Amino acid sequence: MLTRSAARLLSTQTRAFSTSSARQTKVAVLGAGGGIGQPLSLLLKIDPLVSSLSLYDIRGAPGVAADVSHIDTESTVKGYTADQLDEALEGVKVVVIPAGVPRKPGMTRDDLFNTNASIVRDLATSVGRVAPEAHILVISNPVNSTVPIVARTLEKAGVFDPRRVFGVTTLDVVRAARFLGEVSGNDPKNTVVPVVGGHSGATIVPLLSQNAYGKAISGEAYAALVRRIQFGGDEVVKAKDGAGSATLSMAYAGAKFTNALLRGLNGEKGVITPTFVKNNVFADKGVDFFSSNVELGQNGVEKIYPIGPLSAEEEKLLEACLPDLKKNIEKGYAFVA
Ligand SMILES: NC(=O)C1=CN([C@@H]2O[C@H](COP(=O)(O)OP(=O)(O)OC[C@H]3O[C@@H](n4cnc5c(N)ncnc54)[C@H](O)[C@@H]3O)[C@@H](O)[C@H]2O)C=CC1
Ligand SMILES: O=C([O-])CC(=O)C(=O)O
Repeated sequence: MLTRSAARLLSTQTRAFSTSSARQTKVAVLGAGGGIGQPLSLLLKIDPLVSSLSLYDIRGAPGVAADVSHIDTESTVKGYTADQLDEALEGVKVVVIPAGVPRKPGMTRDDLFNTNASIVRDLATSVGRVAPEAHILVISNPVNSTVPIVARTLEKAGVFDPRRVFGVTTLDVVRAARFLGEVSGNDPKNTVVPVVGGHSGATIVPLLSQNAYGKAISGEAYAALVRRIQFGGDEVVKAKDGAGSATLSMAYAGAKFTNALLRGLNGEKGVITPTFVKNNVFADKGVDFFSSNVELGQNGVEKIYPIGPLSAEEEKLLEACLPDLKKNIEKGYAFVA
């Protein structure tokens, strides 16, 4: 049975299908056989803005492709094995990367660096060579470091365009809306808040003061809500008890962000969402990448919005975020250098 969120996504996408004569797009998922990759492939198969789906993994992708390909939507699906990465990337416009290992209880996202850094670097090298104009959506953790790794790898290949490389932080935005909805007794569609910064612990900065219901939360309830948003990932890791981290909510968030990008690429105006991209928001503090609201358009990132007015508590959260984020970014850069 579809979750309510998935059903809403499906109905939104179906509406987009019936009202637009959009150009359609070839999308690749690298890591399609995994916990995120499988449901993400399913959700992309039902996105009418996807014309063709290219599913790659070092194991299992042809099976996932055969399964998903029976769904009665127009797009075509093909699976590729370990030695077929170049073929998988032929002609793709958007590449989503959930390849890599997930956390187990007791680990931080940074503990995944040693394994995932080289996976992401090698995949980015191939994308840079075969599909240099593709938009790359990085899900693999630690996002604060893997996105700089992708950027530097493409830079070295001479094909980096900051408008086309995105860290997917949508799950933080999804969680913030859901958790604020829960504590304030509202539908999450009315409790959307920007979440800025990065994607781990203290680098995740929810700007609750920018939503009327969020602004009304104070004291211990405020502290608990911020903590839950910052450490929502740990909640899932603990509950899964060694079986991995968020996969279903992440697939939803990944499909939601991909759909937002595709709408922008297709010329829709006013598609605005936070994402972790290279920008100048805190360049004066030596922080090259920062998630804040971005308008997505035909070239990818069209406009980066300032983070807006902050409460005193949010100023403190931001102060705690920036040094950690800077370290994570530098660690990613150093890996490629
Ligand atoms: N950005 C975010 O908000 C979130 C990120 N994640 C991250 O996403 C990543 C994937 O998580 P899961 O899907 O749960 O893990 P998983 O272990 O279930 O799946 C990962 C898949 O990647 C594949 N893979 C490994 N090396 C590869 C390579 N070189 N090329 C292609 N595929 C390769 C594996 O075969 C596997 O199928 C983890 O790093 C996790 O921390 C997870 C949740 C949220
Ligand atoms: O917590 C993890 O390791 C996975 C993740 O990034 C999240 O759920 O936000």
